[in-house]
Amino acid sequence: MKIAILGTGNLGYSIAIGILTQDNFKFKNLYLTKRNIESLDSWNKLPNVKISTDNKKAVRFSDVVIIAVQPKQLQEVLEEIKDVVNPKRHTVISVVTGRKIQDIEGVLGTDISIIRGMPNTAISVGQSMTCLSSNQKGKLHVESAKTIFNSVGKTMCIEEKLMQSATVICASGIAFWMRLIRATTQGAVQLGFDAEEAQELAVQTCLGAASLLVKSGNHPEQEIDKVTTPSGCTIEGLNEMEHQGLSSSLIKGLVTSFEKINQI
Ligand SMILES: NC(=O)C1=CN([C@@H]2O[C@H](COP(=O)(O)OP(=O)(O)OC[C@H]3O[C@@H](n4cnc5c(N)ncnc54)[C@H](O)[C@@H]3O)[C@@H](O)[C@H]2O)C=CC1
Ligand SMILES: O=C(O)[C@@H]1CCC=N1
Repeated sequence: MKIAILGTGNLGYSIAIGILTQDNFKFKNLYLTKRNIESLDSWNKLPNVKISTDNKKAVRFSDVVIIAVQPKQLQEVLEEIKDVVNPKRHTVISVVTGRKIQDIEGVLGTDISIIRGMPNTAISVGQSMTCLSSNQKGKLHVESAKTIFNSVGKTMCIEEKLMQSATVICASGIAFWMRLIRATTQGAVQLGFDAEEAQELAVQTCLGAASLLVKSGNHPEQEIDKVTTPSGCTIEGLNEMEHQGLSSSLIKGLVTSFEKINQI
């Protein structure tokens, strides 16, 4: 597989690191573009990686084209590559927030295989949750997208109308979980641990909680029931968090984030 990433910024870079460090599938070439390529200079030393500002060249050298520019930059990139995208060869995967498959078809045409993907930055450590949907032609090539994204985490195929929700839960979700971990760390420092110890305790406990759900398939409340000793300290803390609006503030934050996407 020859892969191009057009727009190697925060997310594009994370995708590139993830692809380079996974060993679940073989790729022939990784072609990375961005406006100012100085920060990617060291990547030129890798034999199967090419760096350029030339999107057309990147497309010509690839079978799978991942577009990872900001929403306001998408139209320009699509206009630039439309004459070199070949319906018989290319699969275009857009990870651009809030831009519909129909918008992309409007420039590239409906005979191009188009997949809309929503990964997150944990792709750089092989732990992305990536949601995928496609146009009619893209259905034939969704397996290629799954091969790429399953090698760097998990994938879920969803209806395109849920893509904005997936953006909030999975992509923005990384930031939301980071803030929860940071708050736990701050609490641990107040309770006597130094900062480094506090972060280790918070992160490993978070990983443990997620792993319990992954391995057991249980509902979170089943696991909570096992921890909350009657009249104990856990239920006391949990109830205080809810009195202060923990669940409510999280849900309101998710909905506010979702509403913002329609304005991007
Ligand atoms: N950062 C994240 O965690 C996530 C971002 N996204 C989406 O991914 C897209 C990229 O986001 P970020 O990486 O955060 O933005 P960014 O601004 O860090 O990266 C965009 C990159 O595109 C490059 N670029 C701009 N115009 C270009 C052009 N004409 N040709 C080639 N490269 C060009 C820029 O040089 C920059 O490196 C956005 O649509 C964002 O909504 C989606 C999921 C997660
Ligand atoms: O904040 C944003 O708009 C993008 C989409 C999801 C993560 N970053």
